[in-house]
Amino acid sequence: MFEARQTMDALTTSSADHRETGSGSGRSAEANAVPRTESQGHDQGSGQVDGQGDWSWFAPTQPRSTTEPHQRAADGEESDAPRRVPSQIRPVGARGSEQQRPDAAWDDPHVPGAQEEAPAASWFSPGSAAPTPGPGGPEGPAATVPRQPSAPTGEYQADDTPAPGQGSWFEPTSEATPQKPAAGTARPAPPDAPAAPPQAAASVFEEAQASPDAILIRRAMAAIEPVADKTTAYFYALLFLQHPELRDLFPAAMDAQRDRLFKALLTAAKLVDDADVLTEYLSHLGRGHRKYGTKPEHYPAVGECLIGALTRYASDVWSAQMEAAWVRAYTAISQIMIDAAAADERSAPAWWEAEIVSHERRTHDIAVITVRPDQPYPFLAGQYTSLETPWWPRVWRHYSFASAPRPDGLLSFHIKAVPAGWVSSALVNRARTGDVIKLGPPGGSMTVDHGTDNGLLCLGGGTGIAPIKAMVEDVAKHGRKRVMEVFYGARNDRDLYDLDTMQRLEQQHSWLSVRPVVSDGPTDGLAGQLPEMVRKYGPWHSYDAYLSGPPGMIRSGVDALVGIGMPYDRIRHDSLEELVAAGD
Ligand SMILES: NC(=O)C1=CN([C@@H]2O[C@H](COP(=O)(O)OP(=O)(O)OC[C@H]3O[C@@H](n4cnc5c(N)ncnc54)[C@H](O)[C@@H]3O)[C@@H](O)[C@H]2O)C=CC1
Repeated sequence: MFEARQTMDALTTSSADHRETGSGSGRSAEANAVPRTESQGHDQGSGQVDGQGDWSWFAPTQPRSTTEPHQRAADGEESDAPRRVPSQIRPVGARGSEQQRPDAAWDDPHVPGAQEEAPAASWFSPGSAAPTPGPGGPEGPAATVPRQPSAPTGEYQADDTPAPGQGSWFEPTSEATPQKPAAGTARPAPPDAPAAPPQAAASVFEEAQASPDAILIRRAMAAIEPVADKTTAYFYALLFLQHPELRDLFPAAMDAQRDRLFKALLTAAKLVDDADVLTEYLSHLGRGHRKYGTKPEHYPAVGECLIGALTRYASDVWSAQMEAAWVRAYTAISQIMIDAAAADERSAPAWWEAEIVSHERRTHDIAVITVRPDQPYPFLAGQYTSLETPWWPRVWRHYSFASAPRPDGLLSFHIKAVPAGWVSSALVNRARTGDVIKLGPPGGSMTVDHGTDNGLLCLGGGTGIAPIKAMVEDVAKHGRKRVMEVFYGARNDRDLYDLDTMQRLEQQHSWLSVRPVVSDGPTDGLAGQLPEMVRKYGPWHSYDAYLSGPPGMIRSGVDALVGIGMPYDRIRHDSLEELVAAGD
């Protein structure tokens, strides 16, 4: 079934290669598809054989020999050798009948991970998976709003469960595909926009625009959509059966977000035609994956399992051409991630260790935690990080910085223990000063635009007030008096756990107004939902809007803002795309 067709050149992390390959995403299919013979593939010293006994379809990554012409050229030696061509994936080896199939492994308790659920903090996107369209439709990452966390986590992490009405992630249209608009900016369709073209018409249009590889890739994705769960399960079974050494990169327990890695892979493949978006998405992803211990040599293993799962579940449409398209896409994906990680390695650690220096319980389920990183941690107010506790190794969760960068280098977070939330519960109930946690790199673009004098309208719901507070401090530090109107929402007065701090800031800064808003209980302050306040107060003509809080609040907040005529490019909130790009 799986004839030997192509093999994959070793992916590389060398800076020379990085310079030469750049993003790699803009390559044409033809450029990637440099035909190689199978014996050439063996030249890579991969240890791969003839495809008869070794079921691996991808040559493992090998360090390039320094005597290779391209390397010498990169090192500054004169060479008449051609510049390095982008890596090619060249699956070798037929998938013969003797190949190990995961079906059996799935039931085999000796296969690591075989009977477990898939990773909570996946390899490719521990906190989230595919970018999703925003409330207004297929506007891409900027239109993305965080979706409801799926049980049991509920911690501040993007979720990969499609929100109702947002369409399936596997839909082979641009529905779930990030596009160009500036990240972090909400771009829902205007309420009075003409009706979207019928799905079929849109698809026809996209097909007409798409490259041959993109068409093949989408066709495969359409085929697996009805069996997405099975495809995902098979993918992980393959991965852990064929590459048990990779099992350690995943958390011990695997929860409902089992398909993050798989989804991230498919998302990336889907973006194959959009070099800029793909590069940005994958570069973030590549950098974020350093903290998991992801190595270049892991990529071929993942690629072969991806193709393996697709081969099986898209069998009705699978062809040699389709396989080659996926191989090219995956090669480009891998190379961008590897290059980004290699570049990042030169300037930043894979993770930071941070000692808890203060643990302040504000309510029965909310704590404000302050940590001291072991080395300087550069970030911007409004950004978030990923965080791992000693109690749940390899389970990472996102939290926003609750303060602007401080001279003492300390970082603080607002943590709410959610039911069955492993990390959040541990941080609230178990963590003590002296405990050491790990931090991934910062991410997110919900940052203050200091290039404008526009006012800032901020909606902070629950612990979503954390980045808003950081932004207030940031505006204060910049010294320009910009009007800042903060609506701080909670379900009841008790949950306004940071109101004292916010009101203290209000007293210090004449340009700042803080209004508590309580939705579900009696209050002396404003009663109602945060989005209502958008309509009730204002006008907001000269304001930029920043939203942070539960996904439902963000969605209805964006709706309210758009409803009163705020331009899309003036609405900012953490986007799922950014969370994915942060490697989580
Ligand atoms: N801890 C952090 O660093 C950050 C947390 N977040 C997110 O903020 C959220 C905070 O959760 P909780 O404190 O439990 O908030 P919560 O559920 O208590 O709600 C906070 C406020 O949002 C409003 N709200 C909730 N759902 C709404 C909806 N569908 N429409 C309109 N308003 C709605 C509530 O009425 C309340 O005013 C979590 O989803 C968390 O992931 C966001 C950014 C940073």
